[in-house]
Amino acid sequence: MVLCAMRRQLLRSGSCAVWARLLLQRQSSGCVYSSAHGFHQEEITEKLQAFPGGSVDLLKQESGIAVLTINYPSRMNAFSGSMMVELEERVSQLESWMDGKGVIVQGAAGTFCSGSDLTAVRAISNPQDGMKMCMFMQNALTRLLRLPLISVALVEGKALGGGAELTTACDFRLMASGSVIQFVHKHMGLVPGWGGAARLSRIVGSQNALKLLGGSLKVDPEVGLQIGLADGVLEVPRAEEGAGVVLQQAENWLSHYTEGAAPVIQAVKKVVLSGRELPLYEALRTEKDVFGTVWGGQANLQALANKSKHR
Ligand SMILES: CCCC(=O)SCCNC(=O)CCNC(=O)[C@H](O)C(C)(C)COP(=O)(O)OP(=O)(O)OC[C@H]1O[C@@H](n2cnc3c(N)ncnc32)[C@H](O)[C@@H]1OP(=O)(O)O
Repeated sequence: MVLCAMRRQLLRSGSCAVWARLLLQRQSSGCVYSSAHGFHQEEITEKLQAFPGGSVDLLKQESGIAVLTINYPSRMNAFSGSMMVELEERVSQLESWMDGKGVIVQGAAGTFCSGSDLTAVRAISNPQDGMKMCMFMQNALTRLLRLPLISVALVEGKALGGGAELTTACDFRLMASGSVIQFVHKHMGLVPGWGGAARLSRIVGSQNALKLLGGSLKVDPEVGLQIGLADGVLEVPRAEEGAGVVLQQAENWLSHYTEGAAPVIQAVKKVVLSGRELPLYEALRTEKDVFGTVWGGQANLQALANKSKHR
């Protein structure tokens, strides 16, 4: 309502450019769908809660790296309805984490995620409920990708269907040896609906995306690296499997990018995000605004005082 009134006023005063900027800022910080699109958060939340099971667990660490765990091992970490709601809640908690720098998304018990829980899917297989679930998950995963944190999907075992889509809602994907990412949607008579196709096309290009979706191809770490879906492969010696060894490797990998002050790391993510999502003119102006938040800041003054050299 407020935005509509502002839009009318701005259009009357001929400030279309200002309106466009406001709209873009809103898009880059928030959700894709609102009540204007027939999306009512409370209504769908209540519906999803009717399909309980599993959990989505968040561990915020002093290092500034959080671990988000999709946890429903008896169903290969498929997303129940209540887990979709928990995912959205955990993203909200990460959005307000001032000291955060990075987040690793993993599955429990050595496998990533087998998509949506087919029990829940069967119960809401009518078009209306499907649309609501789709909008809910697109909002949650878009907000996950837009966090001012550097995010990594740590893929062990299988990432299938919606699980494969979840990997694309992170900045990076690390694949453990033996793991597979597979968009099995076609075999289910579906296409991605959690935003996975849109994001996949941007990550691997539309040719590769068409191959992965059209052929429901199994992407192993080698293929993942070749097409740019994987950013690294974690080789885990058999003797060292389990007991958090892979997670530790992922944290070491991510720490190369999260070393430094939280406001600076968050600023890095923000300028890259605006470069990725906004037209150049808008991205440049956003970059200027973000630059203003770190220029003369504590980390900047410290570096100047230290007379830093970059040999
Ligand atoms: C827009 C979103 C679109 C979607 O995500 S649609 C869903 C796409 N995902 C699927 O179709 C996955 C179907 N499951 C499978 O292919 C296999 O279960 C999978 C993951 C390869 C694992 O195979 P196995 O290692 O042989 O193990 P298994 O089949 O015995 O599974 C162990 C238990 O987990 C269950 N499970 C696995 N994926 C599930 C899912 N998505 N929803 C509900 N339950 C699921 C499976 O039914 C089995 O349970 P139970 O032991 O028979 O009670």
